[in-house]
Amino acid sequence: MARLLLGTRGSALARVQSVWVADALRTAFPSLEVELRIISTTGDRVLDVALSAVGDKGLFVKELEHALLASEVDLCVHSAKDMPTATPDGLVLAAFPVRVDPRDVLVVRQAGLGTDLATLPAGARVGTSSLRRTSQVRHHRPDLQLTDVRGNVDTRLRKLASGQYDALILAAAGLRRLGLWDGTPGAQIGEAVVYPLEPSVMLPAVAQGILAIETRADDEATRTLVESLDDPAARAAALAERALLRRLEGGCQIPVAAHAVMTDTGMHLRGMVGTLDGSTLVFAEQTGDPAQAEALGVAVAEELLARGGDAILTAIRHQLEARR
Ligand SMILES: NCc1[nH]cc(CCC(=O)O)c1CC(=O)O
Repeated sequence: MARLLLGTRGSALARVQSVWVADALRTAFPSLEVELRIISTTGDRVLDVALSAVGDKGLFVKELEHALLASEVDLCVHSAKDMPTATPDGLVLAAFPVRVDPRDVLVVRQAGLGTDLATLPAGARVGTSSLRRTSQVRHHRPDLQLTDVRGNVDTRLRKLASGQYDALILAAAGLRRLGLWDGTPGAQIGEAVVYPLEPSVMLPAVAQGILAIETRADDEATRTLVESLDDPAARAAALAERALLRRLEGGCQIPVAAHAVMTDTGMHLRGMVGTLDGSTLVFAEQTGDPAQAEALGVAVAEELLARGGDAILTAIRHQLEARR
């Protein structure tokens, strides 16, 4: 059988995700050979600049897509939450494998510093660079000191341990995939302690915890192999959440969150738009047909805009433009 070249970023998280995909493909097709190719991305090279200041959500993705379009690799594995909502011509998101924990987690430097946003000490220093996270943290706890933190998960945890922050907010999925957290509330990473944040308090990023496997649209052979890893529930959630983001024309630059879950009556999608200072968070939610996931995402986005999200986004765009 064929040999596939799998393109990935070089970070530890990107590599475990890619190894997981390669193993899943080899399990499904025992005679298939899959080889990893590490591709360095602009996002990895500008780690000293806040991601929201760099602006472009496609930072981690573009170089991988170039390699794919140039046939240097046959498939790429991405964190779906890092992907722009537009896929380049000639490429296709061929599979969204089973979602892992979509929540964020609070990682406190040591036991006794609190177990959720409400119990962090007054004025605690919290490291996060995401506008979505800062908007929601400021809403619940305007007294906290929010500071940018860049770098991969290991770097962030090292900065926490060294005392630069009292707490971090990270994606549960990253910690789980790196084998740093088993999902138990209160589990430790060295001295640090991990507590999940419920979506009712911290609505997750669009497609958080979902991988996207990208192939060339005209490479039927690779597409067919990769499609075997697709999970219908993860795909429906990714499509709904990404359609919501696309309708809001979001990116890293605006505080937007969305979380879709399957229920007995269909797919339930909750979305949020917040102000940068967290003074206002607008929410909307609807249940719809998972087969019409993108329509559901657009409908919830329209409701967010109508409920005040439009004014919030206009004001943020002006603020961010003035800062440039
Ligand atoms: N922004 C970087 C990024 N992209 C994907 C993940 C975690 C894995 C995932 O959400 O699938 C992370 C780290 C984090 O936000 O803590």
